[in-house]
Amino acid sequence: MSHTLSRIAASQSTIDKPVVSVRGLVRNFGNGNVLDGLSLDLQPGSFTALLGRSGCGKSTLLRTLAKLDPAPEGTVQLPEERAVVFQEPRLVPWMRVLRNVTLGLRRPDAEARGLAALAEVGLSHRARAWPLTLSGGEAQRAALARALVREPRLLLLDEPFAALDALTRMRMQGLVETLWRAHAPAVLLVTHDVDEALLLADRAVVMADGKIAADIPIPLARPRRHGDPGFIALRSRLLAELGVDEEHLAAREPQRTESRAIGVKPGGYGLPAGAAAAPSL
Ligand SMILES: Nc1ncnc2c1ncn2[C@@H]1O[C@H](COP(=O)(O)OP(=O)(O)OP(=O)(O)O)[C@@H](O)[C@H]1O
Repeated sequence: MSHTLSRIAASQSTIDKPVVSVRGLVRNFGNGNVLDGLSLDLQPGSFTALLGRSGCGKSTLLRTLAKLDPAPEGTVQLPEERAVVFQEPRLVPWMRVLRNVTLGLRRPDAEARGLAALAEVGLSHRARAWPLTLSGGEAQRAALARALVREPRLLLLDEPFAALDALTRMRMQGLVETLWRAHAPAVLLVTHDVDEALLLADRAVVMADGKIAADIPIPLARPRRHGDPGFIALRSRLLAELGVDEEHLAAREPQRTESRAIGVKPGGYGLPAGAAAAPSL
């Protein structure tokens, strides 16, 4: 999208009624408020990345928006048509792929829709396969097809690429962007990867202290490139918002001169404590 078109889309979206509107969310698991008066609006068709330090409450917010958690304190307005994709594909192993995709879909054309969704994610040839015979990337594409077939107005993605190898992750990012452009749901993507946020989203929100601490528009033309000056400037800004020292990151991972992932998990950049940092590409 050109800068002009991005601006038109951005100004258009500000006058639309939000598809998601939450106000004053409070959630407590017995050890302080994880959500502490959080408010957030999402515009129809927008793509928002949700970032923040490990344990700051991103998944809790996402589960709340998916209505997978009990209703929290505060007000939540959501569309009926919602779908979630998690880090793990969560396919039912004793149902074939197509059946997984159409599960719970009560429409006479469910099978045709399921097949169309599988075609969109490039998985037509695996429609009759058992989930356990799929590769990690194929299983995640099946999970995307299962989300897509519901024609969601809100698509919630909780680190959907985190468990995939680097090449598959790049392909999946491209696929998600294509599907978003074709179907225009509002997308909320939880990610630990600043570059992923900048490649895909038109807005980044950063959570801290149970609230949205920063709300940063990403008015970059698409397709986006890591080396573009606007991309680099926004990366620095986002890393600063996340409290990540870019120089420290570059020194620690010299092979990753573009500091692709963010240091928000304890002990490593998106890695468990004690694990050695590894390049994501
Ligand atoms: N069901 C639960 N019971 C008790 N504590 C919980 C529960 N779910 C989340 N928490 C706690 O709430 C906090 C926020 O967790 P959440 O998973 O939302 O964080 P996150 O930002 O998604 O983390 P990460 O980036 O590491 O995935 C954490 O301290 C977590 O231990």
